[in-house]
Amino acid sequence: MIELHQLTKRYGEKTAVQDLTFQVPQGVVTGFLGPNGAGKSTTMRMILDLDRPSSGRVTIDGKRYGQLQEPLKYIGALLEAKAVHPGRTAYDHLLWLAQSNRIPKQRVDRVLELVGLASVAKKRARGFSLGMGQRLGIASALLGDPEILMFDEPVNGLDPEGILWIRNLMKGLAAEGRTVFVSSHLMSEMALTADHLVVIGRGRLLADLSMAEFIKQNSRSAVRIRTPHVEQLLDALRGAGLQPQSGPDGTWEIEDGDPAFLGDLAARHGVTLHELSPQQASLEEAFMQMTADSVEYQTGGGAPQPPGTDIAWGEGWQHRQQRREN
Ligand SMILES: Nc1ncnc2c1ncn2[C@@H]1O[C@H](COP(=O)(O)OP(=O)(O)OP(=O)(O)O)[C@@H](O)[C@H]1O
Repeated sequence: MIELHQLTKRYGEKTAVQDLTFQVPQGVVTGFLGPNGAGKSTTMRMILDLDRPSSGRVTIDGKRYGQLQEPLKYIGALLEAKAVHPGRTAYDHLLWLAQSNRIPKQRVDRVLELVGLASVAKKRARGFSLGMGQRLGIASALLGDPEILMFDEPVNGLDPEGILWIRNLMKGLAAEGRTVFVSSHLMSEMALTADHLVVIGRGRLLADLSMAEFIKQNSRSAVRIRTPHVEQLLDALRGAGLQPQSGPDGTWEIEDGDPAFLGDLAARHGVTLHELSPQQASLEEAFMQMTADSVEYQTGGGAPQPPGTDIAWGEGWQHRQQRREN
């Protein structure tokens, strides 16, 4: 198990991780979610002793990473896919890692097979595609057959086949009883893989809960109705004990409503409907709301606006232009 206790990391004035306390449970995939710059990679680096905490502590099975003998047998990690010497073959890279942790040579062939790289084992890493590099990184993580696996944004830049492969791999590893800790900035991705969620924003813990609980708390459903006979509709709805809320674009919404019941109710009151549609708030929306105050680089609100509108793209160029004209 990975345990973090009041873990904090400061880089000069910048606090990248602040007072993080949580545990990563065994036997499930835990999604480590946060917008860009939230502190996910910094936290993962501290777990692996690649960065020293400013305060607090993090332990793996009760020990600091540095205290683990042959650490690859406890924890395997994919942090940067291309952290391989470009002149080395996949086989040699893994063999070198195996020897440093007294892992038997046969395990190199086994993991190359597991990740589908056996046929390119003797190729130099410089010729590898992003997907192959990612698979080699995963082979390194699996090399010591560790109980704990950690992946930093493993699906970034992969094609759909590669993404599906990684998803299934993570689920399979957790099903074997391992601890799988995976970071992402996409809720939609985590919804498909994670059983548990740890959400951070600006280095702070925002949520630590099961995926099922997150879905229950955040998947609001409603039925949207549009009608030319608004007053009659509202009377009918209120008469049935419902509380319609005004929705976008002249529509009305009934939280947790049943479309069949609402359609029948409207028909009984002779109300014509132009729309009767179930609405489901996406988990991505819920995640964006949760982290809205923590986004490090925010656009000036919504979609990019063309130059000349009120959104401040940076006004320096206008001042410089004016100075030139005067
Ligand atoms: N070596 C460093 N020196 C100074 N600041 C750093 C350093 N490493 C990270 N930071 C800052 O700490 C914050 C957290 O960065 P980190 O890379 O951990 O975030 P992240 O959640 O992994 O983001 P992303 O999804 O963009 O990779 C950011 O503001 C980043 O600029």
